[in-house]
Amino acid sequence: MTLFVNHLTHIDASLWSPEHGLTGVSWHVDAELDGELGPDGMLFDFGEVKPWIKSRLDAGLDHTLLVPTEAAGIQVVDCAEGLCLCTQLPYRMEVRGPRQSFTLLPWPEITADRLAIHLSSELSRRPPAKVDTIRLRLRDEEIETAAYTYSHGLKHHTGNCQRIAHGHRSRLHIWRDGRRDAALEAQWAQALDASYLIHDEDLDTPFDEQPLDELSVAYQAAQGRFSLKLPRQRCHLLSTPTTIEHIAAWLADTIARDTGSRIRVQAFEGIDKGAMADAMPPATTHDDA
Ligand SMILES: Nc1nc2c(c(=O)[nH]1)N=C([C@H](O)[C@H](O)COP(=O)(O)OP(=O)(O)OP(=O)(O)O)CN2
Repeated sequence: MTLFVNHLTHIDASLWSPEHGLTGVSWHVDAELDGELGPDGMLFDFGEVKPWIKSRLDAGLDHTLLVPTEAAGIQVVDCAEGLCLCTQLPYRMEVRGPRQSFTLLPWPEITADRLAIHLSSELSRRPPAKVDTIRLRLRDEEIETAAYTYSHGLKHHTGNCQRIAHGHRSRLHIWRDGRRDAALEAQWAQALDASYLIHDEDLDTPFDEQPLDELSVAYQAAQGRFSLKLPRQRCHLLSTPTTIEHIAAWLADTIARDTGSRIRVQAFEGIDKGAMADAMPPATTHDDA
């Protein structure tokens, strides 16, 4: 007998790719379980399947930086913070943090399909009673309109969002003067894609003392000390924590100012959640008119 659960949970993480650099992922997780029925006529109670699998994914790779250690230019060493990752291609990046904030995989690149096979094998090693095999499928949300990926860290978060490099793949909806504007959505999704969002308070030195081509952030969070350096051109700087509420407000204010229009932004954080913000263009004084 096979039991299936679609949309069992989501996985949100940052992914290092030797081709694209630091990107964000948000995957739907579907599960199939093979086994024998128990006397209650169930293979495994649905109410138990979800927490059984979700708890193991949440305690594992969810909200970590996924690192293909066999990719060119990758170096991972022990350090005072836990692990230090240095990359060379397609750009130099250094991330330091507790071991639990990294998922190291001895592969040249990490794909959803290969990760699904790996996770299925891991979960099938010690399956629940009556279950012989567990198969997972990881899949992107189908997004027909604009989408982008980003990474960030929320140092005050009590959970795994405090990790300096975790990410998401998100829809972006923008209304200009009350009408959806596909061109603005495409423009901003492209501007934000594969970026790292920084709260300027987390810069390890004042902005004007940072190197011209790189930004460096560092903070102490509940799980430990984190730091990250990457090219400035991959970063966007906010004057607030990079929660989705502040991201939505930052986008709405910026786009309203740039376009001179009334703007509404629906910014998603991964799959099916996020924040909405409205903004008006700055008032024009009489002599500007
Ligand atoms: N109000 C807000 N809450 C949270 C925010 C936020 O911006 N505003 N952000 C986070 C973290 O960024 C975190 O990465 C969100 O993680 P996610 O996995 O999407 O959320 P959950 O773990 O709660 O959802 P599951 O899909 O059930 O794993 C946290 N909170």
